[in-house]
Amino acid sequence: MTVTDSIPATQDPARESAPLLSVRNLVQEYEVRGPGGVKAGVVHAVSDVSFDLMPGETLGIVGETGSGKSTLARAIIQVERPKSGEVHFQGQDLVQLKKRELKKTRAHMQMVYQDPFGSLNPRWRIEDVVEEPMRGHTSMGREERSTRIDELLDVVGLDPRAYRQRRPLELSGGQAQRVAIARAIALNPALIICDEAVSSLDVLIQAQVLNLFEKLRVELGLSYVFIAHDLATVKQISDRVAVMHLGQLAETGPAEEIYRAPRHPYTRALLDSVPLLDANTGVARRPVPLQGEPPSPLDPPTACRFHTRCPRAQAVCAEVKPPLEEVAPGYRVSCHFPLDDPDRPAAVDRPSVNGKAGKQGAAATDSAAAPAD
Ligand SMILES: Nc1ncnc2c1ncn2[C@@H]1O[C@H](COP(=O)(O)OP(=O)(O)OP(=O)(O)O)[C@@H](O)[C@H]1O
Repeated sequence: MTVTDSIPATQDPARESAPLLSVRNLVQEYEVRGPGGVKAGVVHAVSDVSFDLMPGETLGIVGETGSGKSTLARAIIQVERPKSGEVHFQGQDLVQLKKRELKKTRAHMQMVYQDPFGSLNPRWRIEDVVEEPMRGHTSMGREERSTRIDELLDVVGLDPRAYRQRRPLELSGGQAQRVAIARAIALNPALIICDEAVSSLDVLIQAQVLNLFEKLRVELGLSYVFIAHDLATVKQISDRVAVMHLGQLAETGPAEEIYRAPRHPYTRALLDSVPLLDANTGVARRPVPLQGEPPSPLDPPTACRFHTRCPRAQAVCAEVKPPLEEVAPGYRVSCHFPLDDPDRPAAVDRPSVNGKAGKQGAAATDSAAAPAD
């Protein structure tokens, strides 16, 4: 079943090989004010983030709480204007667009949030919720909109006859998220940014909604930026993954490679901190908690922001910011001492997060002191 093209498709075949979304040097900071409105500091929420998203691709974004994932999403979609940087979407830099021009691009770029009830007006019927974007963005007549509501509910797996007249609070979490998704795809967007879109759902419902996202990707040619703190969820849905640490990208690459053999010590520690199945052995690993508290984004460590917690850190890590460098086709790492042998046997040379580096980290082995915190 497909959604009919009552609205012109947004993807131009000539652009198929160009990125749909190019984020360049994006920076977002928040001023924090103390008593009397005196400036107390600046939260460095997103610092110099760059990446591309290709048409039809799903990019997962993971990282600890407070690493800047939601801020990044808001800055991409421009619900909050970034401090600096560029967000090229379908050939336009959204940062440069005026409010009215931006409204038009919003039709092609939608967001799905964690709490579906928070994004659906409780007083409206489901049909009104789904219809609203069509009223604001198209010249579709009443009948056409009504047909489209049926199509959209159908495509997200809700029987229109049973759901059109209901109100959000009469729905389960999974049903409400399906309505939010129907609304998000109403204008045939090219991109959906999902911010913890399945995190509030039961595991079984999560799986169903993830399947729905995948179905829509195939049928509608959608691309996703899929933000979640849950590593297993991101692994399941993503083609590529970007790992965020304290407002910066630690590494980006194919999902399968990042989960099998991450190059950045932060990603390794993050993966080790949850009971995922070991990709090499198929056995569930015992989780090793990530050592130390994340540093404050009000005063992030100099250069590599992970160096205060990194088992491989050396003097240079506190002095020179490692560039996000391509170490393999499509794989970029921001680390002076990356884990550089992706086919290594995991048990032999994986550096531990609370002690010395393992065998293959020759450069780091001797000086890799346990972090102070
Ligand atoms: N409006 C704001 N004013 C001040 N600080 C903010 C604001 N929004 C976010 N922050 C701060 O920016 C940093 C990044 O927050 P953000 O919510 O983007 O992280 P996150 O990775 O999405 O976290 P989580 O997984 O918990 O949602 C945090 O330190 C947060 O406290």
